[in-house]
Amino acid sequence: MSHLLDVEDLVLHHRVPRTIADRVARRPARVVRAVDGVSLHVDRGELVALVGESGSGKSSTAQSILGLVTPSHGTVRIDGSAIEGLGARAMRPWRRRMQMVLQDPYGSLDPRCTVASIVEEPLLIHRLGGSAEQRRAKAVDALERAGLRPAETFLPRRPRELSGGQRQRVAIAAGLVLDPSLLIADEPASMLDVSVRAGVLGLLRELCDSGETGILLITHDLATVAHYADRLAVMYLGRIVEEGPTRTVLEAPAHPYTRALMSSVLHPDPRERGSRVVLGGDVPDPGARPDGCAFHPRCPLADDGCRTTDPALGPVDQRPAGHSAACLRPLPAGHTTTAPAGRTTTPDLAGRAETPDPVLWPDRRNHMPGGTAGTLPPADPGAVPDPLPGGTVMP
Ligand SMILES: Nc1ncnc2c1ncn2[C@@H]1O[C@H](COP(=O)(O)OP(=O)(O)OP(=O)(O)O)[C@@H](O)[C@H]1O
Repeated sequence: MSHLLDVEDLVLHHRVPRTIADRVARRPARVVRAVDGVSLHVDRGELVALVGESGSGKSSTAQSILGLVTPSHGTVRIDGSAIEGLGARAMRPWRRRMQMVLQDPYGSLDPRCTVASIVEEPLLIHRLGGSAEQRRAKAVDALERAGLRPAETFLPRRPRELSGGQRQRVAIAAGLVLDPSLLIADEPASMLDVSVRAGVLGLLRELCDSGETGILLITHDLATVAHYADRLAVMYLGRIVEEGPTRTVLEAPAHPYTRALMSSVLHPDPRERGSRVVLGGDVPDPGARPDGCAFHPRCPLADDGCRTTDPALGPVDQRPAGHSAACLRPLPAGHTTTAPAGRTTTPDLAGRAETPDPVLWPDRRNHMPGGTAGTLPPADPGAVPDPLPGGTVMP
């Protein structure tokens, strides 16, 4: 059976126009490889998280899937039908089935409009919903599904009369009113308070659990996804470097980049914070991708092979199935390491000050067992783990 969303070898290259300085120096136009061969799938009832630092290509992937930009290469299928490169008219029915929820509940809602007109607008754009009464009934239903109850009390309000969480729920309701099969949520909770964030993410989880909707959740924040996503795809410099069931990836991350991302999450237990690996530097310029493994300039495990060989995504282990990583030396699934003593602090990968997340942390069902955070693997996967000293800084 075909997947709800099936993306195969998606590539999006931007050609950056030459500046006057480039012309004077006779430099050729630069090509930014924002998405560089991404394959992923989402099924109905499934929440898949695409995780990575700023600039890794997450939003470009989403825009290519939605047809907001034309990918340079690759296939995007919805329920088995290829939709990439369709013109605006041909794309229209597919747009209805794929809705996007954006990061900014303040900027994405027109402050002059009422909640009723915001949620009914997609029906008017797509010429759906029938009479005014029928449209109103659909808006009420969508608001209730988005957790705004009783919906009638929200209809006449304007965005400024709502809290941040309520605004994001209105944005979600405006997506739901068209009954989409696929929701792409780009950092839907990152601008919300911690307590409100859990509510919005819980709502997305409930929508998936209803079985009809699949969600691709885009985030830089691994802690956000730990309790909500069925599967994780970790993105670095335009490519997926690790993917698998959330629990498997978090319990036994195989790629050093995934381990560094996990390490950037502040652990609530101070005794378990010592082994954090600070990921130094920024994501390299996608216009100048390093040779070999693109992560090697920041990877403390890189050897000569990593500088010359570009590893493909491959199975980490036979058990459990579906866990892949693009590393020459992935750790086998089930590998655990112990945390060394020590303490260091670091901003998270979005550059903000680190803040414990009391809402997301207490339930650690899907999180790694204590002691794995930030511990890097031994060079030889078969050898006894030799954790790095606390506060190791990746170059
Ligand atoms: N229109 C464009 N022209 C040139 N480069 C672009 C364009 N759009 C994106 N890029 C570059 O592509 C890379 C990936 O950008 P993208 O916004 O997809 O990353 P991201 O992971 O979503 O980051 P963020 O979380 O900050 O949105 C970045 O280096 C960005 O500068």
